[in-house]
Amino acid sequence: MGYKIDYPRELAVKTLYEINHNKAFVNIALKKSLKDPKLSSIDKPFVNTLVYGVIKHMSYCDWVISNHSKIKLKKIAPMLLEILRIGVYQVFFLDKVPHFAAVNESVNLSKKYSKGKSDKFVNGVLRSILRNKEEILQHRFEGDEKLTIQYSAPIWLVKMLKEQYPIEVVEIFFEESMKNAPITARVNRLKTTKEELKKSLATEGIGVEDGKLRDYSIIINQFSDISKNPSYQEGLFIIQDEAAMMTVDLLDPKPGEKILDMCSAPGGKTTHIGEMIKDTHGLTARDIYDHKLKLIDENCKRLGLKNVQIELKDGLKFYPEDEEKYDKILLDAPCSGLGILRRKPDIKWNLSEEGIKAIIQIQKSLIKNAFDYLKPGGILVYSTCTINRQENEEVVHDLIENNKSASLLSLKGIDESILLNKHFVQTFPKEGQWDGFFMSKIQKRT
Ligand SMILES: C[S@@+](CC[C@H](N)C(=O)[O-])C[C@H]1O[C@@H](n2cnc3c(N)ncnc32)[C@H](O)[C@@H]1O
Repeated sequence: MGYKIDYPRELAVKTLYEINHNKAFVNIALKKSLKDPKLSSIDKPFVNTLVYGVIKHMSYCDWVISNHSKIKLKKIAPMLLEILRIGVYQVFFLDKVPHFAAVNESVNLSKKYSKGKSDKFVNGVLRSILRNKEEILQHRFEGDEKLTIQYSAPIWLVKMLKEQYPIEVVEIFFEESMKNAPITARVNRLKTTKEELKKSLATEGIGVEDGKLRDYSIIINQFSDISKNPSYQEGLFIIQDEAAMMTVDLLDPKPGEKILDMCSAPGGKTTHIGEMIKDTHGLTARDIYDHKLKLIDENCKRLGLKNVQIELKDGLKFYPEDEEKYDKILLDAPCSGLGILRRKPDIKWNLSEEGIKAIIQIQKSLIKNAFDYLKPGGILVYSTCTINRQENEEVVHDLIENNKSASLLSLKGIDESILLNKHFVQTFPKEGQWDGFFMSKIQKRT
């Protein structure tokens, strides 16, 4: 072999092949790749950037490739396509990678992973793209293409959201979803204060600024793994989006109440509830996956919560012993996750219209059971991290229409800019700020 393969890029291509060709989950495939002993810790962020970058900008990369390839995209061998994609991604989105390196490394990879003259093909396509880079960048996308190519959104998703929101809202949503999300953290007020935490983080060399939506949140200006830091290990904070934090404020849990967090892993909101009730008894956290219960347990332990009852229970099953048992219930339902595309861009490729229909049925069953578990006078907060109105308002309305004792509460004291109307909070992903979250509050009449 008269050429040397760059290992991080090779690993990125193999990971993308697993994801796009063998339908592996990004987080699982990437986690496995990043554990590769041959990968140095300095190179891990690069592999991460390449994999997530290609997934985020996949339609744009494919558009560029298809305009410079004599072979139709569908006819290009899957591994070769991933090799071309990482080449294009580096050329258009990574300022620090010299163009020659991006091209040469892709050509070398094609020599290793493909037969025949594929290295010449890759070289030809990428060099043609380089020659025309300025012209490509000048291209102005119009109409749906702006969303489906520039922002790499699936057409069915664009159509679905256009039926639900004005086009300007949909455009801003997809534009914002392409940006990087901030790392926000909730101060664990059981152990520290915001000012004390800021001092601890400063001594660890980490800069922070105050959160925008909650006065107990901070934005961390650090993009490497923070979980080894002493302040993290001591449980002084938990990484959590600010809109997610708001959900628990809406529930307003109090010591002495019986509280159920029905779909609770990994425990971001459970630990917030635990903190607000000062770790008194009465909080139960459930999830359907055993391995996820461990994450709740770990988070509780790290944050110093000793009294959360963690249970493996399926929210879709009705447990008669739980009927009218709880004062407050949080149903943070499994959902399409459209509000967190910045953090998990693969969501847009894994979702389908049929998949969303199935999720809606699950949400309707979960909310029905949750409501039955409320004491008369009890409060249910239904939340999701999506902006899909069918999973949000429609699920809530379905409950209200089928339950005479359910009443939708007006949300008071909330900034109007994040209210869809007086009954529903809907945040949209916002640069440097929160994710897309939906929240509503329902009471069981006495
Ligand atoms: C949006 S996440 C919850 C996030 C959590 N509230 C937090 O703040 O960390 C939804 C959770 O619902 C769980 N889930 C899905 N189907 C369920 C079911 N039938 N019963 C209980 N939990 C379920 C998933 O495993 C997932 O952990």
